[in-house]
Amino acid sequence: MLLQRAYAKINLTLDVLGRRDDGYHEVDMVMQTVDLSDVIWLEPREDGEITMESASSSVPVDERNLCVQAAQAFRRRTGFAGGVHIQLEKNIPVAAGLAGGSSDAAAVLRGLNQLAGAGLTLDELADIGAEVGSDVPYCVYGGLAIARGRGERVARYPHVPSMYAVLLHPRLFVSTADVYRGLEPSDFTSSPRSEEMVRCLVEGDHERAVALVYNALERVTLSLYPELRALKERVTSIAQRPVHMSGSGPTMFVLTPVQTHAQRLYNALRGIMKDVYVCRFVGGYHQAHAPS
Ligand SMILES: C[C@](O)(CO)[C@H](O)COP(=O)(O)OP(=O)(O)OC[C@H]1O[C@@H](n2ccc(N)nc2=O)[C@H](O)[C@@H]1O
Ligand SMILES: Nc1ncnc2c1ncn2[C@@H]1O[C@H](COP(=O)(O)OP(=O)(O)OP(=O)(O)O)[C@@H](O)[C@H]1O
Repeated sequence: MLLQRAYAKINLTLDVLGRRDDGYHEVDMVMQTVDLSDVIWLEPREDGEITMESASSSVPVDERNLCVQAAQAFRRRTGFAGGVHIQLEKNIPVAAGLAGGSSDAAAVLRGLNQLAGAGLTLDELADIGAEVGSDVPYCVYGGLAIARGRGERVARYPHVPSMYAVLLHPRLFVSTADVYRGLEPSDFTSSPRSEEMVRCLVEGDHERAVALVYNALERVTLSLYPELRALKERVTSIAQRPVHMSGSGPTMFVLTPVQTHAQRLYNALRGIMKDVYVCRFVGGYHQAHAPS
């Protein structure tokens, strides 16, 4: 039995450059792994089947699950014919903008690489991951990175910013496709702020980094769900800090470099919401077989 952790990500910047002919959008975004994680166990199966189970009722356990899709893609691309049983402990909220499903898929790719003794590099696993979803290549690596293209072109930075994120998950299902569809030409930009964000993080200029946080999808999600706009205003007045959305939402986050401040924010926000998490920024994987 092999264990892999699948970490959540937040988007520190998310700029959209435009709509592409294939229906996807050209994005430019700073991604950061946080220490909220699902747990995945992989067990070889003698009969060559791919099966899975999860105690969570909010994810399917058949081919619709990104874990199963990742295992299928791995077998297709490597010729590995072995079976596997996947057990998923779901801790990351589903369809939340935290890339939970993508991270699970990436964890399955890393795990199967070990189980099959295939010896693929992280770059090769990321390439397989692109078949499963736009966020999967980034999730294969994790850590601090800029993702471009439709998300699959990943530039990694070895720095781990000393920062905490307080995450709030309003119990609401948001469709990523609907949110991208709601973008208007005025949401597009030709000057993304990702490199400046990374520079601030690497130089330790936390206040400037916090001020630079931006997500072009936020306008769409907040207009599709007016109750989220009201919640954001309430959280902003409690936190007395900027509140931002991750991915296509609805998860929001508040950043602080000070752990005790993060804990105080958690205590204050737990008063109005159930699903609040204090997370630390964490680094990514450097080799296909071991975390940093
Ligand atoms: C919102 C983000 O999470 C930010 O990190 C990602 O851009 C979304 O990544 P994801 O969930 O892995 O996305 P996919 O599963 O590949 O695509 C879901 C849907 O989102 C839309 N989509 C996604 C990525 C992208 N660059 N442009 C898009 O328009 C497409 O309609 C697509 O059908
Ligand atoms: N292992 C999985 N975990 C979570 N959702 C999954 C999984 N497999 C498939 N799904 C489906 O994928 C959809 C999106 O789930 P996910 O939690 O990855 O969204 P997300 O956090 O918004 O991702 P992203 O930030 O990449 O857009 C849901 O409809 C869910 O049913």
